[in-house]
Amino acid sequence: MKLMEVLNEIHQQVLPSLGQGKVATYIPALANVDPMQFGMAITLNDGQYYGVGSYRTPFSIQSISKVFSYTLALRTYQDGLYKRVWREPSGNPFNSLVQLEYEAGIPRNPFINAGAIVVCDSLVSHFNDHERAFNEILGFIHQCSGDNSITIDEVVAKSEMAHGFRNIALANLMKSFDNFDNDVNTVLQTYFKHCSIVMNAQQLSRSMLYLANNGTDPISKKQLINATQAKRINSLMLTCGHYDASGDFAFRVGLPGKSGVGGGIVAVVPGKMAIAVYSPALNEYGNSLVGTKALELFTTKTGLSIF
Ligand SMILES: NC(=O)CC[C@H](N)C(=O)O
Repeated sequence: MKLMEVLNEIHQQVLPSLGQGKVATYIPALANVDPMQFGMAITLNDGQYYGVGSYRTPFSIQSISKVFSYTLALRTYQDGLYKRVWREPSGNPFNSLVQLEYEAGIPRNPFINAGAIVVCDSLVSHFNDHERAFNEILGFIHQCSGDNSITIDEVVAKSEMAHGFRNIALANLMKSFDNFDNDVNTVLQTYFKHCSIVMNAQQLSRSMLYLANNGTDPISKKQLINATQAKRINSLMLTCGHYDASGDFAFRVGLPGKSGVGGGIVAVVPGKMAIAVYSPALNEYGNSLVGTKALELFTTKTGLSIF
């Protein structure tokens, strides 16, 4: 079946489910997004892409940014990073505090908030400055996407900063366990800013091709990370990319994937393509409800799951 036909079929099949789920409201700037939107894009290794629905509508990438910051930190610190952020599924919500208390301030993985905040702390240390750390993450996204126009939504960044009570608590808890080098508020600025980056589904699918190709972007031919690092990031996306619904996502979709509370999900088909879905209404775990359905339909129709 042709990919464009697959996308059109998926679009038709998910329409009745639009309206289920709820947009994130704990970040007030995200609360006014239209929940009825749906877009999906696929980019192949040669750069050819297919899109349906709102695939060119920009949205807040939120936790999807954690894939990029983790890639940069892994490249910088290699195995040294595992002392500070582990690689196990947490089985807890993305902003949970409890596990961090009884596991001595070492977050389970880099895709829950605590883990991504530690990753940002490590980048602030490496680049000696929080603005520079953010600019390096953004610059890395420009490289992965081949698109230098990508930037942040300042309104969302400010809204996150003003309502980031849990993230502030997570950072302080880690600081109390000595798993934090820099000033908490400074690091959180880098964290909130990278969550507030805006992309559309087509740009996002394009930017994940390095993970489908052992760490080398197949279009620019640049090696961004090595094959082992790419394997590890994909494995973590499969086991931890959807927080306490990671098992359910792997069960239903069967691809490495990462979600964000802005309603985006990216998924990687090793060796072939990357896919991004956008639909802002979330399920109870904070993952796009219709986005997950759409990806489940995709692997069911094409047989392109990794299993
Ligand atoms: N799951 C998410 O996308 C959460 C990211 C969001 N910026 C937060 O810190 O809460």
